[in-house]
Amino acid sequence: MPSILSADFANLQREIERIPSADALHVDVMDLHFVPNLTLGLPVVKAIRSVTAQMLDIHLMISDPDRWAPQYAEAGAESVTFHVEAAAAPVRLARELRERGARAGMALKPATPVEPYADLLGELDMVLVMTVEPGFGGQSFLDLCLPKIRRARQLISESGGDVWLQVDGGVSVETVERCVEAGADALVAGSAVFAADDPDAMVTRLRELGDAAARWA
Ligand SMILES: O=C(CO)[C@@H](O)[C@H](O)COP(=O)(O)O
Repeated sequence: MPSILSADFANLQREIERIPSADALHVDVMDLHFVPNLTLGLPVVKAIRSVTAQMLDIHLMISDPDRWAPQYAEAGAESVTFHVEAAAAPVRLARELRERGARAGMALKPATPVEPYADLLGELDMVLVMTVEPGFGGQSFLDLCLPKIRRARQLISESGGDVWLQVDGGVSVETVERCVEAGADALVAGSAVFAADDPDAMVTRLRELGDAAARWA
């Protein structure tokens, strides 16, 4: 007789397998402190790691990432993103993540500018520009973040580094082209995919729209 927890993870594994076109599983960790919502934490991420070989892209919406983020890297996440607004020592933290074998990502809330962090780009593998206030899926895309995506792309190009530029929040068939035209090369889509009749086909559609926009950008 399986426990409820193991039954849930069997379900999760099926959900992951249902969307084979996705390049990574983006996991939102929320602590009811940095954001007004609570999702899951390290034990669940370890359990997710145990049921899938897919790239785990962990987005930490938590206070004190300096303390917790390295443990997500140790748990086997390929990418760990912390919010710079919450990090006490972002350079040290990015180095710790890389030392543990994870890509180091730095996230910016909609009102956080990217310019003050330009000198950190050499320490990073990804910048995440949030296009909704972090905390909930299903919100409307904030157009006002587009100039920041453009500016982040410009700073990344000037830095000469291989830094991914991820956009997260309200990404859909209506907004994906604007994100890519502004310079995004990694896209997170939640409700657009999970509310679709065919989630895997939606991932393919979003990728096609993004690829076409990148060709014209
Ligand atoms: O981190 C967040 C929200 O805090 C995002 O990952 C959203 O959860 C994505 O969901 P949609 O905006 O695509 O529904």
